Amino acid sequence: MNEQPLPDIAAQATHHDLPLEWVGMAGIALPIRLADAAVTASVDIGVSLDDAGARGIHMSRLYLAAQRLVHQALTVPAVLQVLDDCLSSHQALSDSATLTLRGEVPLRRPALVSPLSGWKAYPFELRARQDGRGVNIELQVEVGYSSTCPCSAALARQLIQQRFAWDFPDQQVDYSNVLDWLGSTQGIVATPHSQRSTATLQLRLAPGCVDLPVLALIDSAEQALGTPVQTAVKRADEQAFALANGQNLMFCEDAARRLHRALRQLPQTSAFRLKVVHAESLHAHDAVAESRWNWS
Ligand SMILES: Nc1nc2c(ncn2[C@@H]2O[C@H](COP(=O)(O)OP(=O)(O)OP(=O)(O)O)[C@@H](O)[C@H]2O)c(=O)[nH]1
Repeated sequence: MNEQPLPDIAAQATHHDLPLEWVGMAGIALPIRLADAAVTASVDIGVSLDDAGARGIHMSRLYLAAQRLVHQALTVPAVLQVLDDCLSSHQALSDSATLTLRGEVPLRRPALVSPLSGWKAYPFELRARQDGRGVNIELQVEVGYSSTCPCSAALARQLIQQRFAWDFPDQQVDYSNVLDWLGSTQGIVATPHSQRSTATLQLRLAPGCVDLPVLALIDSAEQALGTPVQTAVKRADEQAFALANGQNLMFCEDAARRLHRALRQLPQTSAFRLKVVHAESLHAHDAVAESRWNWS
């Protein structure tokens, strides 16, 4: 160990005399627990540098503050403690602190019919800020789902009707002939297009919220949509998925409205905004809808 005092550049004064909005570290790898799962989060942590004459902040103090979260369940009190550590270790230097964690939370999801299950990774982001006005914590998750176009479905049904009229010109039709016809690609001549879609849901947590409502948010979104993407799939599951899609035809506007209604029911949120993206298979661009409640 060096016996001499170590130069401390951060403690020097600067002639720039300019405060900085945010100074910190981005992309710290941190093993945490979220929704009962082990997650390696990527963490950004920082403070404002309000002392315009101070050369620098103390990166190591922020790094150590974030270490509190290692292997711990990510909760609101834990996040608040980190922000508090950042500010108390930067007294006279900083008035605000922010903490952002992003990663993917793995959740086991059951198949629709068969006894199988599998894992799905849901991207999440938690953004927390403490300043003179108080604390603000936002939780964002992404949910993947399938959307079948209602217009395309109606157009396909019309083609099927026309084909039926052509193939069965008589008013009197034979039951078994029609049954066979319904099971053939000659009869069901057209299918609607569907697409893998993504909902990005951003909640502002209500005061008093302790646990992060990751599971509640994902469950309520998937229930509202009715067609979340699946993990393990046997043919029986695929058939159930086809039925779910047929009974949940949706434009991006429909998906956004369903999600808006579902999020309004979540007691853990005081505001939200959401965005759905349907990566259309009809054309090479996306169909997108956004909605918000109480969000400023
Ligand atoms: N402020 C600042 N520090 C940096 C930067 N890049 C690297 N560091 C280093 O981060 C390390 C930790 O800084 P401090 O937290 O001030 O370390 P310290 O002085 O040993 O710790 P304290 O005694 O708690 O202040 C130092 O070695 C800095 O040189 C930068 O861009 N800004």
